[in-house]
Amino acid sequence: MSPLIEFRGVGKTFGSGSRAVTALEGIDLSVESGEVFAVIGHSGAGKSTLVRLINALERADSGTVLVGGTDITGLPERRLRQVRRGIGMVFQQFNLLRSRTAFGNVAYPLKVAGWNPARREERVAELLRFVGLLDKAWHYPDQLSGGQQQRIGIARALATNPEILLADEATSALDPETTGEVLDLLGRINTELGVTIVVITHEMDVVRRIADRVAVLDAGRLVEQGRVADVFANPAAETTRRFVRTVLPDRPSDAELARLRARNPGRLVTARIGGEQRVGAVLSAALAEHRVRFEVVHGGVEELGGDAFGRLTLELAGADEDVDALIAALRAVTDVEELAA
Ligand SMILES: Nc1ncnc2c1ncn2[C@@H]1O[C@H](COP(=O)(O)OP(=O)(O)OP(=O)(O)O)[C@@H](O)[C@H]1O
Repeated sequence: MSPLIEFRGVGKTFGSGSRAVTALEGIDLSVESGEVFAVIGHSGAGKSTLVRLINALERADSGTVLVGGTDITGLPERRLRQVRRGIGMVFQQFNLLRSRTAFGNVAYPLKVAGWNPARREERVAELLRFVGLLDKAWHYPDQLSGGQQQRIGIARALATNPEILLADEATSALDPETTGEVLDLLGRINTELGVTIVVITHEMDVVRRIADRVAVLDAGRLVEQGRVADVFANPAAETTRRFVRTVLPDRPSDAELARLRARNPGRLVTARIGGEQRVGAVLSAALAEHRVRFEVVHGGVEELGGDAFGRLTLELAGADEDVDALIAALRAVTDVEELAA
């Protein structure tokens, strides 16, 4: 089956001459039908440009963008409108019409698409029920919380039954609890309605909570893409490693290490937990064999796609050769860093 969205060697430069800014360069990616695909990058990495290429609000300078197998790079405006009809969009600042009620906002795209009032009303009620805001139908945006406004924005984006939903920093203006609610809603849209979702974000926590696969953008280039669990277990690019560190327990910082040193006289090692290896099993076997005592002094694990990921820092106490043997046993299954004394 061909991908629902595909970029082949896509480049986009704004301006020309000495003012030229290369927003994207040599982008190859594919989004499969039915998945939640995240694009993560820092500010200015090119995320918004990438989204705008999917719904053809920008045109690529080089390469091709395919949506549903159709090359959209050279399509005339009339055909592009057709493609855009199959794509819903959710924005960071919700972009609701302030002069219309929740009902009016959700009904708007249906009106534009020529639905008659009776069908419109039925569809809006169905959507408001789906996002849990049927009781707020006659409220204006200013009478709704940020999370409620975003749920209305999502209902509006879904009104005409798009196959693809683009969410550009859809939770960046929300507090953590509301972010969770909106991500849960996006998850339901994917699993219950079968909508393919592309999430643009600068937060690795969003990727962790919702995405099947992730692409990492750095200064206009794709530096990594893969299944979220694989990328978390083995981030290849330095940018990705920094993103992963923002959500998974890491080795202690220098200040934390200084405090640990003051309290723990034994040798300190940090072991990576993640993927296939079973650190706990190796640890228990090695502890039985080598006379070493241990204490977990820092770090932790997080669950992701059914696996545990993180880093644990252990204080190991015993004869040097026993501790060395235990570290060697651990190194056979995972990355282990001994923290300098
Ligand atoms: N219309 C434009 N004209 C000129 N430069 C632009 C234009 N749009 C984007 N750029 C530049 O392209 C680069 C990528 O911008 P883009 O908005 O895609 O990044 P982003 O990752 O979405 O950043 P942010 O998270 O801050 O929105 C930036 O250097 C930006 O200044």
